[in-house]
Amino acid sequence: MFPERLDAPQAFDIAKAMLDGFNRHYQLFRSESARAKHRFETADWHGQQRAQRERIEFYDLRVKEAVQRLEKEFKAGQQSMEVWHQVKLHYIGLLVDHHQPELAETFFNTVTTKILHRTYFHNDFIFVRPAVSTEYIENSEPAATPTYRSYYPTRETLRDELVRIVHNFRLARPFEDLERDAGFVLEAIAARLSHVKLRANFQIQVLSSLFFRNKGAYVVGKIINGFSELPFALPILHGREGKLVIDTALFGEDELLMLFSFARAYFMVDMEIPAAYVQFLRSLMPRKPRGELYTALGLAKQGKTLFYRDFLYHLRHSSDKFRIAPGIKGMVMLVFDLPSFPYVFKVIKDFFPPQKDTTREQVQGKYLLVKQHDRVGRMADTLEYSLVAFARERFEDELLEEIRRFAPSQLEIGDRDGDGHEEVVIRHLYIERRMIPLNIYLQEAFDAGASEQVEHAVVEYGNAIKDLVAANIFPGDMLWKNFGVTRNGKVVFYDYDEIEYLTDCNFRKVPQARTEEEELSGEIWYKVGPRDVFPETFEPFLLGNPAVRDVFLRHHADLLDPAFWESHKARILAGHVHDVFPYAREQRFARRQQVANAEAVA
Ligand SMILES: Nc1ncnc2c1ncn2[C@@H]1O[C@H](COP(=O)(O)OP(=O)(O)OP(=O)(O)O)[C@@H](O)[C@H]1O
Repeated sequence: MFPERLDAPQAFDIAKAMLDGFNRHYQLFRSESARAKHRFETADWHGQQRAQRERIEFYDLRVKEAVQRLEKEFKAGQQSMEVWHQVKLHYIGLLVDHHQPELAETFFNTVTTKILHRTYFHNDFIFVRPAVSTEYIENSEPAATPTYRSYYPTRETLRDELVRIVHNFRLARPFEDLERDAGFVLEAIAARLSHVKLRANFQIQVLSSLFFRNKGAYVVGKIINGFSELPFALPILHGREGKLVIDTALFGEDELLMLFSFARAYFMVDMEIPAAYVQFLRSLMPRKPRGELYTALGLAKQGKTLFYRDFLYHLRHSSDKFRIAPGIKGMVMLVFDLPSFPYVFKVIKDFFPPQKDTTREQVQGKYLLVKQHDRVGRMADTLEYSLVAFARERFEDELLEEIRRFAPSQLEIGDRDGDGHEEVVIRHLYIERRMIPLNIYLQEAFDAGASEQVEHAVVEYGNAIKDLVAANIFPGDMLWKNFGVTRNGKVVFYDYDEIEYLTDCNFRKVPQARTEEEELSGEIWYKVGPRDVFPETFEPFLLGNPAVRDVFLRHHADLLDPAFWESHKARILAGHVHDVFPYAREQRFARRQQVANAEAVA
């Protein structure tokens, strides 16, 4: 029943305390993100990575504080449901002019669901649906920065305008030669605009804050001409002697999707109105779900909320059934999917075979490590959920049998809500993007006689491992089935239970046998420490197929040599932070210039 009067005084106080909790959270989140600029200017790469990692924890800390305050000051758990109903209505009122209402609603949900019983998790008490619109929010304070700026160049002034665009970010570090770099960008744009008539609305729109991640800062915007819009991003890096350079120009939806991939760390962006950033980004990448854009901006809880709303909506508008995921079954994870939905669901099994010497807690620890680590475009991000309810009739019997057998502690079937419909409740699961498992991809390529596809997959596989190595990750289990192929052909790792920091491992040569018995023994006769790795021994597991072996040895034979691994380990231990380019190296202006110079000399 809708209350005609908001007459419970404690309801307003609770709503206000909740919003104070959120405001404190966003203020801390925002200032940490804003400090990324200074860390970039001062080349504080370790600091940047630490901040990226630590910022992920902010949300849970603030939620904990808010719950404690509500319990202590208002005995929140003992309030009647009439009061809680009014709390939500007051909160909506407080959000009318708020600049992050959608995030504040999500914060309300997280706090409230920690206090109320789950039977009250519906729209009267929490924000199952958003209540306050995020459209057209503007910051009307006089000194406020707009979400994006518009520039109106002509063909003649384009280069100067490009310089001005970059200049306006006021980076406190000189460029090597900004005019020169603007010239490169101009060339790249000219290739797309030279035969096009410039229309009255020709303009460049640029988001007002830079996007920082690892050692890069990115200008993000779009070029508008007539009815066409061309998304672009300009990566700014530290070049020779620490002077800044524009490293390349990325254009179009696909190149931006690589930059904003689910397999990379989250950006640091100073935003007053995140919904406006998401709306702008969505115009650049219309196929990327809004939830993933929030996540890429570091607002992972909002990403999770939106993903779940999209998921429930999809379930209501589909009729297919959850099934065991195609591919080789995991020993640690039980994986299932819904054919019509591009994600997989992973449950940790209750017991593992002897070769998997691990525990549920350790597996969860590895997944958390990946979440906090720089995923360098090579490790899929996961969303973690507890107590997820599905309709029983949407599960294939075979899948339920599998869960009952391998993860009984995670399964509950019953009519929790008493609505006459049976539900399957999974206690804990991870959700991640579905890819084509690399073993299946390769098999399809063999079957079709597509040698180019085989070559591409094997080269990409080695590149993926090398990127992980550079990021201080030893994947542990490198079998083909533990990697997947994304929509744009990138190979990404997804099996985290044996992951280790590279710097914690010892890469050794297989010792020379001392006796004939040792040599002929099928057993491992030498002593092996828990973190000892013998790269030469990868060969028989990975390279049984001659076609694969041939490509692998041509491109990635170094992966079988302990010296390769040890040299990377030494570099990381010496404090080196690797460069990660979310684009092909050939696209770099410096690289193109080197090639051009070499050709000129020849
Ligand atoms: N993101 C994904 N997209 C598509 N299929 C996937 C995905 N993640 C896992 N799978 C499928 O599920 C299987 C098991 O997943 P995963 O490798 O994570 O489990 P595991 O128990 O850790 O494996 P292992 O036994 O190698 O340790 C994979 O081999 C693959 O077939």
